[in-house]
Amino acid sequence: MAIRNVPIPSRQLYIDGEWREPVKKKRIPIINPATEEIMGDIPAATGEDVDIAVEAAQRALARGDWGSTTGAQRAKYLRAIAAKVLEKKSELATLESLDSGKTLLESAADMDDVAACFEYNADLAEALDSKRKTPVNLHLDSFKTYVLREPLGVAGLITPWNYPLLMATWKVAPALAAGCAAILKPSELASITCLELGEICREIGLPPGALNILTGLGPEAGAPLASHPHVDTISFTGSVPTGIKIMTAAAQFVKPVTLELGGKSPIIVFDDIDNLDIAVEWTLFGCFANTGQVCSATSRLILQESIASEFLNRLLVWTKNIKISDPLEEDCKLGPVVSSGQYEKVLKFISNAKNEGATILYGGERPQHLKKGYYVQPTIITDVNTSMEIWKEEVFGPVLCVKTFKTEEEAIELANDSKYGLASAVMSKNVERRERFTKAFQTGIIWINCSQPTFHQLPWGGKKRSGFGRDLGEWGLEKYLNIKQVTEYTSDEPWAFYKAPSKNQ
Ligand SMILES: NC(=O)c1ccc[n+]([C@@H]2O[C@H](COP(=O)([O-])OP(=O)(O)OC[C@H]3O[C@@H](n4cnc5c(N)ncnc54)[C@H](O)[C@@H]3O)[C@@H](O)[C@H]2O)c1
Ligand SMILES: NCCCC=O
Ligand code: NA
Repeated sequence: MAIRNVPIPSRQLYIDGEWREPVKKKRIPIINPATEEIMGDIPAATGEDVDIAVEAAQRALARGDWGSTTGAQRAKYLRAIAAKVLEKKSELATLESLDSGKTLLESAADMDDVAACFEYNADLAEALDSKRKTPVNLHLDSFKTYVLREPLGVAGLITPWNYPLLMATWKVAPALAAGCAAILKPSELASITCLELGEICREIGLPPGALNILTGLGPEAGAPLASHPHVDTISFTGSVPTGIKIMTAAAQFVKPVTLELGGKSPIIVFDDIDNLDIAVEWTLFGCFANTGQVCSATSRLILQESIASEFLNRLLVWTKNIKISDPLEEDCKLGPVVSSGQYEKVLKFISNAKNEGATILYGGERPQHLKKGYYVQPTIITDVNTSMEIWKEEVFGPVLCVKTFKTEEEAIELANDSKYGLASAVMSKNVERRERFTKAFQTGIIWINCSQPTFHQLPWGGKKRSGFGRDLGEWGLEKYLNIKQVTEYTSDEPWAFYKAPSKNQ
């Protein structure tokens, strides 16, 4: 399905329903991580453009064509966006792969997920109409009360590069469903498909200012959005250091934020599993899908000692079988990492692990057959201890570290031995044991006998340093709503708290 030489569209910022050159006229090169070549460029917004976009968003909220819409009317726009994404699926998937290095198979699946997520949020927007005004019965005759669910206002959405259009959709779709006006700031490392979302919004006639898309650098475009006094909420997905900066900036205005941050998630494999190969495949998918650049990657394998040697042997056989190539090649299962910076970072983690005394069981280097591009072999590291960097820190690359355990208690202690709390996986046939682990895991997502399947109906997010708040499901929409209580005194009787003045006073 790849259109190999799909032209890279040259776009401006998408503001107020049209393409606008950034005030400072700066642009950022787009680099193809598979070839290291510059393919085009994207506009670089600054604080001046943020101000213009915020004003456009405020106007959209004040105008009837967006600010007074019902959920059912907004659902029509969301469904139209979903249909356009599917119509352009092949082109969008190719652009996503060219920009981020993601395999075409995964980019195509992402586009299906993008469309389904817009459709799902259209359902939620429709359902919101019946929940917009909820009467609350106080069992008091003198009061009539109800609760309104209203759009929160202008939503700032700041997103990462690992699933460029999908991570943006997880925020754009519910923000629009709720009736907010949104400003999306995608990652400067992969923004092409997010700009194409702007073109889709233009084509389907989304009211101007309802969604604005500002590409640019984090400190230049993201920071002024987070600290803008008229942005009412920030929904952020990205790294912990940036999340801290965003929370600090938002705190100055007591602005609500949600943070979807990193992880170092465990996968525990027990010796009671029926089929070793099935568990091996989930272990590989859990850590090497999207070239390991997944916030929820289960990058710590915690393996029952009794099956460790046999399991690792099978893991090696499967790992050697992974096709590493240009992401547009048929059957490619591992592409390059996103950038030269990410490539250097991943290799440094591997060399640090070696220097700390760990063993590189497999991989650890550039694949021999690929001379250009930011490729790293899928890597398995053993002889790891819990004080090593490789055990504690998120690599965000195809690197799995392994530890063994003897008892259940030891396994859960190792699993929870992390500052992060995004996801955990357990592979076991024993139902009671699975329930014990579900309860004991200190994370927001639990996978049982699998790792990574993600559904837009279910809440997504973590605890500890993986952040707070949830994307997806009905929980992903709530954060874009203001809950307003209305209390009406309906009695003709005086309130009688103060002593009424006498007639001649
Ligand atoms: N929990 C999740 O759902 C989830 C999903 C995907 C990625 N992630 C995490 O994202 C990280 C990788 O993504 P990344 O490298 O793009 O993260 P990042 O923090 O470097 O960048 C994320 C976004 O923040 C912007 N940004 C950077 N500095 C900023 C600032 N000072 N103010 C405002 N915005 C700023 C960037 O331009 C980008 O758009 C990993 O840690 C990964 O675990 C988490
Ligand atoms: N499967 C989607 C995971 C998103 C986070 O990186
Ligand atoms: Na890129």
